Amino acid sequence: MPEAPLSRGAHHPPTAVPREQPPPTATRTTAAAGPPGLLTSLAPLLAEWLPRQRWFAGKGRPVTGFALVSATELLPWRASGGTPGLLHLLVRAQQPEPPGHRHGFGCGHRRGAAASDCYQLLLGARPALPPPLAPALIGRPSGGPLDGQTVYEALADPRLTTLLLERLRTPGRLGPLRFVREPSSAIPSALAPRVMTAEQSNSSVVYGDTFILKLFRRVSPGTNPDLELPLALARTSCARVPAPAAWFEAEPPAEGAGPRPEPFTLGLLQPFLAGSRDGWQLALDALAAGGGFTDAARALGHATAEVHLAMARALPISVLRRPQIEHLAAAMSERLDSAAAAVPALQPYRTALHGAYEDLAALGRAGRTWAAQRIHGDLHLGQALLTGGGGGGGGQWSLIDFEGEPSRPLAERRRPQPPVRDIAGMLRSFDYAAAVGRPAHPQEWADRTRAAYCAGYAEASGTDPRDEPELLRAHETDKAVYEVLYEARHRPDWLSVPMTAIHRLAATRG
Ligand SMILES: Nc1ncnc2c1ncn2[C@@H]1O[C@H](COP(=O)(O)OP(=O)(O)O)[C@@H](O)[C@H]1O
Ligand SMILES: O=P(O)(O)O[C@H]1O[C@H](CO)[C@@H](O[C@H]2O[C@H](CO)[C@@H](O)[C@H](O)[C@H]2O)[C@H](O)[C@H]1O
Repeated sequence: MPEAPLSRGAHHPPTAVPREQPPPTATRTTAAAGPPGLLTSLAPLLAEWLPRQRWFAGKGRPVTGFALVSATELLPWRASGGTPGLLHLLVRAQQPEPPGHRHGFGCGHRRGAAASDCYQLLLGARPALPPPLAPALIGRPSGGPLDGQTVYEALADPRLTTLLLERLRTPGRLGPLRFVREPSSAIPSALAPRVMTAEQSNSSVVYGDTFILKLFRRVSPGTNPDLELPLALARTSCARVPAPAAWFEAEPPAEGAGPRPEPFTLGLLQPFLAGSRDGWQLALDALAAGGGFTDAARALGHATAEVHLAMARALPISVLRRPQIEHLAAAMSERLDSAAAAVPALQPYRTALHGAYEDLAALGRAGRTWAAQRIHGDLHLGQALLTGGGGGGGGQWSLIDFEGEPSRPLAERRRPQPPVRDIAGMLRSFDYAAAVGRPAHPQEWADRTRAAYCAGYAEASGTDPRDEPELLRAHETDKAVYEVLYEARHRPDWLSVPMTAIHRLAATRG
């Protein structure tokens, strides 16, 4: 195993590295980076802790090994004195591929039927944990440079999250990590941190109700669209998206003779929209009060159109012709087959659902073309925040989380796509709200809300998504199939929500 020093800031004195210890479990480890013994001592702890995290994407499959991509000491730990240390790790978790899986994700590593996703971990290290940090415990490594320390989730420790903000305030490099700050952004120091407890695919820390730092958990080479798109939008006059204030990324080492992988986007600091409420909560509140959501939906349609128009101005656009439309339909078909292999409840609907994709391909063969552009990629009510107003059409809608669907490969998420994909996502969300909020007539509520949203979109963009029913239906079907897989993996109790839509979509081929 090659020995590599732990990356550290030039101002930190070196930490003594104990000798390599034998692996305490059978979990396989490969450490091309980091000091001897670090990964082998952490592996058994991570094998137990990682799969329990909400953001761990490989649920239901065993972790068979770990490989260290990079290890950076953001703050050195000391054997005495109680000063916490902060260790930044990029670790690949090796797992067998899920059934029906066709696309790789993560660091792009596969071995036969095995795949590995790369995760960003921030580990605190102290000799012992004070009681408020007890729930953040990961474990006590035996051997390696952290021998004798208690290792824990660093985001739970305000001293360490404060340090992260300090790093972002000061542009520069630390080992493979690069910290960047928008020159125009003023980031005060000493903003009190608090970790978000929301259901998330990543982890976020709010600083003094002024900024929010999103730490991407499953990372892959290439700029994350959640940084790329808000940055591009900030350079237009579009005020619907919080502008990036600072971010950080990693430049991983070259692997073998191949080219050096692109930098991994790791964290993004944006203004926090204090006092905002997300569309999902607002819709459920409206439903609980027996009220409609049409004014809010119309305004949200406006906001979506404005963001689409700004992205089309700021970023490359293209035209989908026959080959691209056939490819799009084939990709949707493949996703359906792959989801049906994983969730058997989809099987009886396959033929009817494929029909929606065939209708799309047939239009492409008949010479129809569609415009494609960069889009949000995973638009739903939870990604829309309303600031001010009472939810009845007042206030300002903003859109957040431009990462796209987390399970899709990054290159695919960064491709221009028909904007109707986002509209289909939001329409599906109205359906979810109606299913969860249970009004007296759920379908009528969803139909009214979707009509208002489409009308708002048409008013602001000049394009009514309902004028392209085949395109819209194919995208709604694709989204519902994605949701079936998402719910089966993350919230099995909710599976019936997208399955009801699957049933309806399969029965209503135009
Ligand atoms: N700029 C912001 N202002 C206020 N709240 C925000 C902001 N960005 C995100 N949030 C809150 O944090 C939650 C998670 O953010 P999101 O970007 O969707 O993370 P993830 O991709 O991990 O799901 C959102 O649902 C929202 O409630
Ligand atoms: O917000 P994320 O980027 O983590 O998106 C993922 O999780 C969403 C759930 O939190 C999921 O959205 C689905 O459930 C929503 C209600 O909770 C509903 O409004 C959406 O329409 C539905 O798709 C999203 O699909 C997933 O990528």
